[in-house]
Amino acid sequence: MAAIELTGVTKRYGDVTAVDGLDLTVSEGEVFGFLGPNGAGKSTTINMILDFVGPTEGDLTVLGLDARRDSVAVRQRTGVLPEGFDVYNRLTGRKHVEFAIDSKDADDDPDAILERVGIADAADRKAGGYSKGMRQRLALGMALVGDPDLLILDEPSSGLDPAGAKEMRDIVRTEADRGATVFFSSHVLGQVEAVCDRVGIMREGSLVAEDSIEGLREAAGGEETLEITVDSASTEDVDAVRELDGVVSASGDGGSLTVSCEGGVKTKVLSTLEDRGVTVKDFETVEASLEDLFLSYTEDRVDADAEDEEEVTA
Ligand SMILES: Nc1ncnc2c1ncn2[C@@H]1O[C@H](COP(=O)(O)OP(=O)(O)OP(=O)(O)O)[C@@H](O)[C@H]1O
Repeated sequence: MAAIELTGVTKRYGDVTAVDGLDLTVSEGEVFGFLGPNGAGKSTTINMILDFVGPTEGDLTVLGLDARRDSVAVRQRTGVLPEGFDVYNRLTGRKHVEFAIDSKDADDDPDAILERVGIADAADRKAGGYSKGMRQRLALGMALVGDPDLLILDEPSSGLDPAGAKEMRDIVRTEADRGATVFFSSHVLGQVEAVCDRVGIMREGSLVAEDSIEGLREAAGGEETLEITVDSASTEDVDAVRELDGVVSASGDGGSLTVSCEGGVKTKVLSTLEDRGVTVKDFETVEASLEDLFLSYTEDRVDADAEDEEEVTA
């Protein structure tokens, strides 16, 4: 069964179309990364999944329930780490977790939750005195209460130090292993790459890509970067590589070459250099990072928009 299913979902605010005919399916037990540049419609989508705002058009099913009609039941089974979570300054960390336990009718041990998110030592301190990262850990702890079937995490690593970000990733994987679905929105693409099974990239209210990171790489043309160490390569050698079919770019400074090419022409690049008398000492393939893929799906639009504006002003 799908944990989240959106069909033809549109949300308009006056003249602004925040989400535009969105179809999205997230499977049960999946860790799904929800990406997109600022203003792409991610928060609006999350707010509709949680019924904080209603769609202008379309259907949203969450955990097999209607997101609008059954919103209370959906929220009961969902743990949310909202963007920009605010603590109650005068309540302790433990009180926050107890509050979450009461409102979910759960029977978790608040200290075990605080231990899990690494702030057990601060359990009796007022949350108003917590650092940004500690607040974020507290919010994650509150989201984990009641072993939710669905976790919605909006920028969960915001404010976390590297150790905190790693702990958060471990928690996400543990939750997925116990069968929870995790819907994870973030601009920290390294985090997403490390933890998500699949990602969806939003742009201007629609999904422009929805796949595993491996699948996105293939769809983007499977382009790879080769870092080659050589004894010495001349400008002509670099030019010869650049002219090969399937090579997108080639540059170098004598002892090393950087070549962007389609996966299938790597050997041709190396043999071309060797045929020209260049000794290849070592080479390494660098795959496109999620950041490269993200930019390939979102940047051309920015360029096109800039061109449109130029045309308007010209
Ligand atoms: N309450 C609102 N009233 C009017 N416009 C809104 C409202 N909420 C969102 N929008 C608009 O809808 C569009 C999508 O916004 P949204 O917050 O969903 O984007 P986002 O992808 O979450 O962005 P970010 O990464 O910056 O958080 C934006 O143009 C935004 O200005």
